[in-house]
Amino acid sequence: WAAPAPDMEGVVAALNAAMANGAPGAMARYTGPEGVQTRAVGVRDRVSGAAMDSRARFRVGSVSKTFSSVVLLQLADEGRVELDAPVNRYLPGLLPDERITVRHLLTHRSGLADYTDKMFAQTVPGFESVRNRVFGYRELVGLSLSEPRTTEPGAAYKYSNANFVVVGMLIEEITGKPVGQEYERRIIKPLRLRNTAYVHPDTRVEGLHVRGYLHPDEAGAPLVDSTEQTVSWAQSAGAVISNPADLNTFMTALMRGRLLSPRMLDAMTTVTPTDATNTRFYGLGLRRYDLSCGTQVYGHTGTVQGYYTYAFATRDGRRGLSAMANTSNRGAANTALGGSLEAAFCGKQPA
Ligand SMILES: C[C@@H](NC(=O)[C@@H](C)NC(=O)CCCC[C@H](NC(=O)C[NH3+])C(=O)[O-])C(=O)O
Repeated sequence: WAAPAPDMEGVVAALNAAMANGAPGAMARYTGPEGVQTRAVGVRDRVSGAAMDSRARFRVGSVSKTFSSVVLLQLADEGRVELDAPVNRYLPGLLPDERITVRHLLTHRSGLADYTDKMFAQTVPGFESVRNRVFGYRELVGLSLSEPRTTEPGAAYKYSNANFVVVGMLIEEITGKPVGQEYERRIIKPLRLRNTAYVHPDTRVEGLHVRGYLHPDEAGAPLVDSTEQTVSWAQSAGAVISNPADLNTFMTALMRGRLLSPRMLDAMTTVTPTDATNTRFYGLGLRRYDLSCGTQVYGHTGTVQGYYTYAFATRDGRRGLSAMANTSNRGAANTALGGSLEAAFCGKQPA
């Protein structure tokens, strides 16, 4: 079975739709048996007018969760952590419920509340109040525990950044090393991701990069340049910086089995539905989207102030797409950008 060629006109249409819905620019990079295709529209900097550039670096937000999951699953492969053990076995006394396991964190089924709901209830004031702050892991866990649990452990999927903050704590406790060093040693160096780094608490995006622009909640209010921030409110749940080529390399290498044992990769890609449409699923720190043409793609999305990201690959790792729009707090732009997945992986649809 030959995979359909990507519909790059359809990808460009998705990028333009993201712009029509409030993104200053957008870009996508497809990799497949026919080679690499990149497209970029609009600007990466509204002041200088510099054009969007598919080599440029940006904040990937929750795609960081897949980096964290890979490290923890490598530790499971090494026998240094058990997925069905209570988190408190490794972090005594951290959580008030011994029933919450490591696997519950990776599947967003722990019931730990997402403190960002309150933190960013008012988008710009919330962002301004944390953009230069440095949080300790335990401070963030404390914010989560100050709110009621959202489900009995294991009972339901409830997305929460707190889960991957605790995953970062587990990685540091088990390895004795900072999480950024583990990403470097276990993923970034082996895959030669030269434009990828875990950056915390430094607020800059170094090198050729995209500036991010946050839409305020007030209609018609001017965009806020949100490029510089510590991302300390997310850390191992959201502080990775990368570029399209590195995200393609990461997700395709992951699917080709270059980072985990076959057994562990199977566990990672074993999913449950996250919504009623039965086309969106979550495994262990990994999303699965079932596209209209029947193709299933695995990866993660990201939303951090000023940046929407999609980074997905087919299960055989032969095809990958990463896409980014440099805005956020504008759901229609995010949905529009997501249309690039259908165009890239399903190709030209019969009229
Ligand atoms: C959903 C996404 N999650 C992530 O990437 C994590 C790191 N980001 C968030 O939880 C959103 C934080 C608020 C963003 C802000 N929104 C507001 O402030 C809303 N009041 C914004 O849109 O920039 C994922 O897993 O795909």
